[in-house]
Amino acid sequence: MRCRAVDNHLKNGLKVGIGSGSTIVFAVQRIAQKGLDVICVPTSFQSKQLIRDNGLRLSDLEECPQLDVTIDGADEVDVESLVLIKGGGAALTQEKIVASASKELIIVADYTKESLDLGQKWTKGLPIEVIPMAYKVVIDKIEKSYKGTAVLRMAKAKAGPVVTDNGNFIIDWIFPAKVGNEKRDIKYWSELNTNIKMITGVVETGLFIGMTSRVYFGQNDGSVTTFPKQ
Ligand SMILES: O=C[C@H](O)[C@H](O)[C@H](O)COP(=O)(O)O
Repeated sequence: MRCRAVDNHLKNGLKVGIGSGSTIVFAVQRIAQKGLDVICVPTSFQSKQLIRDNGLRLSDLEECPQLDVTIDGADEVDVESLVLIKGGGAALTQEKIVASASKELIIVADYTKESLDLGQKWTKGLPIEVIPMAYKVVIDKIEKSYKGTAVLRMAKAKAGPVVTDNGNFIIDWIFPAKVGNEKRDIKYWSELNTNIKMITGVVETGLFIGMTSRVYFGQNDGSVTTFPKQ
């Protein structure tokens, strides 16, 4: 599906945002394999190295503040609203900035990320980047106002918390499951996103709303499904 996404949306001369994570690696390899002459803007340290390692042209948002397309992965995709959860790799803020500078955001993911109700597939919580000194204040406010459980993400091969490429911390908020027939549409996620972002100390949330043009899901049998349906 990474090949399909690259083949369908990228061509010579485009300015391309390059996402972060494990899935995007295959898309970047496809760009290199095809010898596409594109200018690449990274979304993380990992993404920058990926661009370099594949011999692609590296740029930044200062040089290229307007991008044609960004290609990225996701942790969960609501296929009705095309709202995404991202930030499992703590790269959400730069990813969202780069996506916001792009005309199109193309998502590549495997079938395990396909969802009809966010939080069902990605159960580790909504990633929220915060200024370090504010983390406890933000956790308390989120839990008090919106319930659920919010925790500071701890590093695996380092003592203490995960530190983002921006020098901040990540809170993972396991938000409450929806009640009955409650409709969690784009309006619901937009309002929630705005409210969380208004908490002082919050830098960005992993909710990507109204940004995605197309999602490619790789299925178990090797086939690819896309949303919105063509
Ligand atoms: O912070 C990380 C990014 O949002 C990734 O794009 C997301 O976690 C998906 O990563 P992967 O392709 O490794 O599942």
